Amino acid sequence: MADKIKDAKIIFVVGGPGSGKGTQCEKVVAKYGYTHLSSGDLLRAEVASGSERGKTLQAIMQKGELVPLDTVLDMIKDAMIAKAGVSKGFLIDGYPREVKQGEEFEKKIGAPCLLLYIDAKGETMVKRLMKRGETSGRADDNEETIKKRLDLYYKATEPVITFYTSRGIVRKIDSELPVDEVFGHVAKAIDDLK
Ligand SMILES: Nc1ncnc2c1ncn2[C@H]1C[C@H](O)[C@@H](COP(=O)(O)OP(=O)(O)O)O1
Ligand SMILES: [Mg+2]
Repeated sequence: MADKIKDAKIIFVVGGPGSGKGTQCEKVVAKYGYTHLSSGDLLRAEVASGSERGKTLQAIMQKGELVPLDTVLDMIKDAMIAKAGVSKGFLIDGYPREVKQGEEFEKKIGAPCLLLYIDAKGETMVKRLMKRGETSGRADDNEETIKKRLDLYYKATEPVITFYTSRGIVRKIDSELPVDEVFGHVAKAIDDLK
């Protein structure tokens, strides 16, 4: 595994729910041809499949809680293997959610060269998610679950940023700006990798 993807760049995209991770990743895919892997989207696809595993996952996600570590990692790994050899880079969106997830990822897959920290204020994230909830059909885009997801984000994910800051690979991106301006900063961080 590590062999097949060793020339591909691994970028962790971390930020609170509604910070704009998915929006920015889409633009990176369009400009750089990287593969975008959203842990949330992979999990939601499993739920949509109606499998037994999907039913268990749905119950967890609806409560705004974190899905067991191995489940998410296996799904990411399978998706990466499917693209190994054809992808120059991988955007790992919404993962790691906690420091332990990052450590497991590195053990089983490889080390990231960059962590994009998509940063928006709590009130901005709530506003965006409430708006997204009008059309997203996502069971977790409701006020009560949003609050839980934000609390969990601050508690579990902020230590992830601290952890990778000490490695010197974090680029903090101001996601309060309009989408295209945010992307300007994202693109700069990726261009700086070369
Ligand atoms: N810079 C920005 N300015 C305004 N709205 C933005 C924005 N970035 C994203 N949005 C909107 C698009 C979505 O409806 C919502 C959440 O964005 P998203 O990309 O789905 O977030 P995430 O994947 O981090 O949960 O906010
Ligand atoms: Mg997303």
